Amino acid sequence: MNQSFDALIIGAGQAGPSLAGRLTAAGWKVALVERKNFGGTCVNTGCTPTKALIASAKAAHTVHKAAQYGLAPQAPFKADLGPVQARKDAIVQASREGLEKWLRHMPGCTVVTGTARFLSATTMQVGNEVLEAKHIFLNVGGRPASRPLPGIEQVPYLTSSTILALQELPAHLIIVGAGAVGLEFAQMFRRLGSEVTIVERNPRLLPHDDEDVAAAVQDILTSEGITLRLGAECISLALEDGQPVVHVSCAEDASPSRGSHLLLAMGRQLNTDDLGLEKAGLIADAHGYVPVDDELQTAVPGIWALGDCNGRGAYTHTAYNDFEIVAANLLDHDPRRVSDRLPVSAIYLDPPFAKVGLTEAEVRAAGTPALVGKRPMTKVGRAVEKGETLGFMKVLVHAETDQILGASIVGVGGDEAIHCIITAMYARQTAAFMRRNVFIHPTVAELIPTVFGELKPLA
Ligand SMILES: Cc1cc2nc3c(=O)[nH]c(=O)nc-3n(C[C@H](O)[C@H](O)[C@H](O)COP(=O)(O)OP(=O)(O)OC[C@H]3O[C@@H](n4cnc5c(N)ncnc54)[C@H](O)[C@@H]3O)c2cc1C
Ligand SMILES: NC(=O)c1ccc[n+]([C@@H]2O[C@H](COP(=O)([O-])OP(=O)(O)OC[C@H]3O[C@@H](n4cnc5c(N)ncnc54)[C@H](O)[C@@H]3O)[C@@H](O)[C@H]2O)c1
Repeated sequence: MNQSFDALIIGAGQAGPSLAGRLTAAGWKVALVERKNFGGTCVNTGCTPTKALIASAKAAHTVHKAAQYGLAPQAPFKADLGPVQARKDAIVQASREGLEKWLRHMPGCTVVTGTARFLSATTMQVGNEVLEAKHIFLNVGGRPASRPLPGIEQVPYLTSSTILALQELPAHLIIVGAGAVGLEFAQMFRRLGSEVTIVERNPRLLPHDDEDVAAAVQDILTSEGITLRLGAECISLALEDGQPVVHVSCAEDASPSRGSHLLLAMGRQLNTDDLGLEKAGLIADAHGYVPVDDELQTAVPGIWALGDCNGRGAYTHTAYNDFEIVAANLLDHDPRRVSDRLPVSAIYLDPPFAKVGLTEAEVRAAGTPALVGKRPMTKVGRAVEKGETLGFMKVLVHAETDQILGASIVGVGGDEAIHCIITAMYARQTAAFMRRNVFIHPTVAELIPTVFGELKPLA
């Protein structure tokens, strides 16, 4: 059956549903196609479930540390994973169902279930239906990547998606890959009671971030008894006595890591591989991204790509901002651009690592005359009171213009406190401006004006 619409939106992830809301409110006739779970990765297998599990892990950790707070020491325990997963599942389900209900009741929006594939630049097939529109918005996201590690076909392994269904706590979880996924699951499972080993091919953590950041994150992990095997070359997998084994070196004497469960956390594969892009005249790049311009239009007029699949961001906030950019340009005559966006992100360790703008290494590499301010969390009153003094905050400022170039906070509350710096940077404000802010005592953020008052030349 053929149906015509003003717009097809492929994927109910972090951009598609909101775009459907704006387009239908403007009178467009929209079809939104989703093949699996409403809310996509973030709601079902990404942000929401992991942050819910991290909250349980934090509670377990606080119980473990009772004696540090002057409370009766608690005997070591392992969490019962079933109820922990059930709590998480309830949060995910509420979010997914709320979104689906909203879309199904949205006037002007037809929800179609199935996988959409291009037949031409203006038509897509979903099952037996052919949907036609002059505007097509791809919001297809990605899935855990499977890498061709030697031995992978012999070893059962978990991904960031399948681990969310695990009902029994792993005795020893080995994680290959120390990106955001690997780090967040490592601390979460360690706190719930598993032994955890991370195997990473890079010689240090977070190679795109500053060395002091990587060292602080490493301290957080090792202080909780997580084993790190960095610089692991020639990673290969095997099954020995029914247990997964990760060989970390080609050298014969390097001892392998043996565990009860294996999580592969080595990045994402984009869902652009089964879209039939070529039928629309589109070509994905070598990573599977659909190239877009600053307004998120692809090389084919009438087709846009939003969210993870365009390679311009890998976060929920970037996917949502993609929706805002497309809606602003199409409906509001507001020329918003991807290049207006500041790079911001957080890794939800406890304490978290949050950042905005340039790293110190990037500032140095650019040869920008700069000032740096840095304060350890041991000198942040609120952190001391909370008994959470790992990490630091660091800000970078242009030495001539006084403009803020970037900031990193590894420390308690850093994921929230960073936002005053983000806002100041969007307002193109200066260190002098930051110094005049009076923040609430006692907070972590209250020391941010102080850090901007202690700037020194970047040696
Ligand atoms: C474990 C984990 C934790 C994360 N934590 C965070 C976090 O804390 N903060 C953060 O900002 N980001 C986080 N992310 C990243 C975040 O989840 C993604 O950046 C975000 O979900 C991308 O949104 P999207 O809309 O581009 O795609 P997705 O959310 O992946 O949605 C794409 C949708 O398209 C559907 N689809 C795909 N192909 C088709 C097709 N051909 N036809 C029909 N439907 C199709 C899919 O089923 C899916 O529902 C995390 C990711 C993971 C894996
Ligand atoms: N807090 C957050 O915002 C958050 C949390 C989790 C995930 N995410 C997003 O999800 C996506 C996926 O995260 P991820 O951690 O899986 O990917 P990643 O790309 O960040 O990290 C993958 C890690 O695996 C290693 N690796 C890759 N291939 C390998 C190989 N063949 N052998 C050995 N090691 C290998 C890499 O060196 C890297 O350290 C990212 O875009 C990330 O930003 C975000």
